[in-house]
Amino acid sequence: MSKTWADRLRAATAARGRLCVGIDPHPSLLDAWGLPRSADGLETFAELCVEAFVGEVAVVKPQVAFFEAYGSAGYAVLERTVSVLRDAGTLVVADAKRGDIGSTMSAYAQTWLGEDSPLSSDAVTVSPYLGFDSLRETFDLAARNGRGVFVLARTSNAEGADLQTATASHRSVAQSIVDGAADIDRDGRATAGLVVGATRDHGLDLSDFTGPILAPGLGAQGAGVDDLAQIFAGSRELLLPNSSRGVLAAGPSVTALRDAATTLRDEVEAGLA
Ligand SMILES: O=C(O)c1cc(=O)[nH]c(=O)n1[C@@H]1O[C@H](COP(=O)(O)O)[C@@H](O)[C@H]1O
Repeated sequence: MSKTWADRLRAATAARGRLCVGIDPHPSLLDAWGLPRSADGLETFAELCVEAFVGEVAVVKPQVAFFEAYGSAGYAVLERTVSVLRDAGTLVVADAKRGDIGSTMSAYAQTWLGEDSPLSSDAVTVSPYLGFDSLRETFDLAARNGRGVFVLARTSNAEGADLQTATASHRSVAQSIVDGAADIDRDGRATAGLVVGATRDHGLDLSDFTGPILAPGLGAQGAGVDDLAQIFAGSRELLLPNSSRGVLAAGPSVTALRDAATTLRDEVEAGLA
């Protein structure tokens, strides 16, 4: 039987910290790195990131949007990036934010979490907007394959508030996602993770939730390392604070990228100690 996602995440973060670095090849970053806005530029960008981050951080999150912007050539770069990272022992969260009716979600699940898919990753981000239960088969496949699923609960952007804090069945929409994920994780496998932005107090009751939390917003979106311990008090063990542009701004030098990632990684660990 394959190891659970909880086992793999605990081992990786114990060795290389909890920071999750994003590979977000924004067109403006390609410009800043002196690379063309093309699939070739994308490939060089991703290769420099891989060289800088492998062995230094536990988790890397490629933002699929910036790869698919280049069509099939972009997807080919993403496939290579994911497999090189995973072969090197770095956990990959594919930031694909998929969400659909259950039968279609199964196809997305096979794409991102299936053993034989060219895009097979360790975890994927999903949107629960079609109902938490539409993700059921995605959780099942993830559990079978020792992978994880990060469900958007309370996102880092201000625009999410109206929808996510709206009340439905006597609790906020975001809290209903937390409660649904907590139910799935009672088996200890940590299959269902949450996305909770680090940019503000989330207002959620996380006391019943034991799975991993992806917390984007460090750096470019204004969240600071010093606030993590307070915002996520009680949920620190599998907390994965994320920064993309905040680290990538140090490129294209591999040494500078690595220094930016390891410095932030160490700050995160100190802040969460
Ligand atoms: O799922 C995500 O990763 C995500 C959720 C969220 O609430 N906010 C958020 O910023 N993200 C992603 O996290 C990354 C943040 O990038 P930076 O703002 O450059 O650090 C982007 O790829 C976003 O798409």
